[in-house]
Amino acid sequence: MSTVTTSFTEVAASNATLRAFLHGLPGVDRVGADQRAAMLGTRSIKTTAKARAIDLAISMVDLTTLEGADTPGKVRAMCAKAVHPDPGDPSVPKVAAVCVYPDLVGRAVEALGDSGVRVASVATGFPSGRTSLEVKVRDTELAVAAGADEIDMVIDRGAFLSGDYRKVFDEIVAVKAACARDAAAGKGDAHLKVILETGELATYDNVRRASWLAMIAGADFVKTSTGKVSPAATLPVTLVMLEAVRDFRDRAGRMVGVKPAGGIRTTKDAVKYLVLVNETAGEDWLTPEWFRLGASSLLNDLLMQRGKMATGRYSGPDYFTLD
Ligand SMILES: O=C[C@H](O)COP(=O)(O)O
Repeated sequence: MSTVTTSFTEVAASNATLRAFLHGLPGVDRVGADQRAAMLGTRSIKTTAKARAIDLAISMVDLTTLEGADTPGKVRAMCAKAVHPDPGDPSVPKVAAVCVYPDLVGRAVEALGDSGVRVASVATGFPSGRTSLEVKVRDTELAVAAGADEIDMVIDRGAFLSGDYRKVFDEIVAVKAACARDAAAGKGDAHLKVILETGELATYDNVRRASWLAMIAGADFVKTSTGKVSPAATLPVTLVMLEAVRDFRDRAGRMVGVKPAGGIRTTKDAVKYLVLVNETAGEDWLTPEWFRLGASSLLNDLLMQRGKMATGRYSGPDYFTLD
């Protein structure tokens, strides 16, 4: 691992310097990225490796509910499932985090107690981000005050696509500052995941630029999607982001995590992402600290495949509680 620390102060000095830097990054070979992702997606893994991969994938899930109809009861049930995904089998690992709207953070914190499952909250006018910076910062502060461990913010895609990189940068810096927590709270600052909403960024070059912009501004994680826009997470887009975090570590000496989210529903898909991580960024990223799978309904499929590997048969569809 490189320990070279590069200051990005000059890069972030103005919109012009940010633009020069971001447009100076090597372009992404779209055909090459698609082919490499497709090739890695067809790689088969041995049965023993698959059993380990399923447990690893479970431990990386950000178990998500982001519906207008979410209730405290639904969040409580999801938290119980996050801690004990299969109450009949204590060997199943807990998930990494639950992800909820800001008004439900307190309920999740209460339900999870000291289980070690983290509470993530979307903020900053999720999912569109079309609100003032003041509102975005306050949204974040309230979620952090309620006990959120992680904030999943959206970038201003309109500003990004019109070339106003400095606006996007300043918003990320401001939201990161709002993630700071008073030392008296007894836990550290909330980690910041920056959602690029890659389905709206049009090109892989933009995905690479947005990843670097977020990392330079202080993102702890870069995340593909809100789950509200199609396409959401894809393998090639995640490949581009994994290359970005790998190259950023080489240049800045700091690791940034990656979270594909939206539309990941099967064990087969989850395993493809793990292969991609291993082959692109490397095994340092193969932990819940540095890689997450944001999903509302993936966990049940992982549990069903896990059960099938252990017993040779699938449990009935009503065996697991609904995600
Ligand atoms: O961040 C996670 C997504 O909102 C969940 O999307 P999904 O419902 O397609 O799994």
